[in-house]
Amino acid sequence: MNHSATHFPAGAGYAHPLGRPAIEAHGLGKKYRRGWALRDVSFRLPAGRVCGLVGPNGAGKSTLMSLATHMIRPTTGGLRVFGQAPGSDEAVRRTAFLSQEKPLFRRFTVAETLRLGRELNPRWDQGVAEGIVSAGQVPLTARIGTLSGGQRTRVAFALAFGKRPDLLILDEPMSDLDPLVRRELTQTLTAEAAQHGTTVLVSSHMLAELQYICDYLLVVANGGLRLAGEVDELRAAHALLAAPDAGPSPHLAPHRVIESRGALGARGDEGRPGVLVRLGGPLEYGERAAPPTLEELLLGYLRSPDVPALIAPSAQPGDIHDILTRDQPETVTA
Ligand SMILES: Nc1ncnc2c1ncn2[C@@H]1O[C@H](COP(=O)(O)OP(=O)(O)OP(=O)(O)O)[C@@H](O)[C@H]1O
Repeated sequence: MNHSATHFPAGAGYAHPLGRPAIEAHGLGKKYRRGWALRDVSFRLPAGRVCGLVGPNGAGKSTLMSLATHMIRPTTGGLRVFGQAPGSDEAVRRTAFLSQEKPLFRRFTVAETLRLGRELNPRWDQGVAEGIVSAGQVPLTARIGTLSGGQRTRVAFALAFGKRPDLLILDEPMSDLDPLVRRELTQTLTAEAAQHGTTVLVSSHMLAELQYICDYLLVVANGGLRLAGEVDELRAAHALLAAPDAGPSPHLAPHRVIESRGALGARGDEGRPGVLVRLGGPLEYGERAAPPTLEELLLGYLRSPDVPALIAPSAQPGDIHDILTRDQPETVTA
């Protein structure tokens, strides 16, 4: 992790302490039979953020979410949810998880599904849950097994939001939704999060959409953390420089090149041409330099897996000794 040489412009950083983080991971690793899915991952996600979790297929995103929701146990290291172990009563009560499979009872009606949500969750908000279902004209009397994939996703959303969680974890929630429903549920997500201060961790491959939702970012690749921090602090730590006409340019010297992008569209995407750099010193934005969009930043890092990771100040975890001490089993005395 090479963040010490990176130039974070004044105002883009984030002073600790931030209060209790929603998620804090230290040396987190998960090894399956086939090998490591996640290795030595350490970060903090401050409470109240909407955080995009981005990475290629098989990068370890679902594994990280399953660890945070206690579906699986770590092989190394550990993590805390609002300072508690993921399986603890408090963490379970405060967290809602919408997995890719969206498991629902097929024989239950929509109304029965919501009733189950109400009975299992002390903070249940029936109005929010019913509002999400009725906005999609999904009949309360319909059985889950008769619904379309998108309608089932809507019911799963209603269950997750109705729980009124402090931490909402969504694993590629929008992938089977049409564009209009995606937009509607995205608005519901951001409005609910803003109103209640909910922390959201949402994995997605839809980079362009993420920039309208997220103010925080975790990027993983090959089981490792590549980029973490506030969207604004990460964007401010980079610049997209107009491509030099020929050969290496001295004005690149203090900076680290993430990628050089050719003419518009030449690589099959819509980003601007130029050289994406991580700033190694102050830079005047002018005609020849601009901050990258979130999408340009993400594409640059996804296409350049060998660039050292960048963990911005706000995403650096607290004292490792502190957490590991808390991870020790309690000593029981007779
Ligand atoms: N239960 C499992 N047993 C064995 N290997 C697994 C298991 N779950 C995940 N893996 C492996 O761990 C790695 C990370 O998988 P993971 O599902 O976390 O990736 P992901 O980033 O969510 O991918 P995608 O974007 O395709 O959903 C992959 O190589 C995957 O094959």
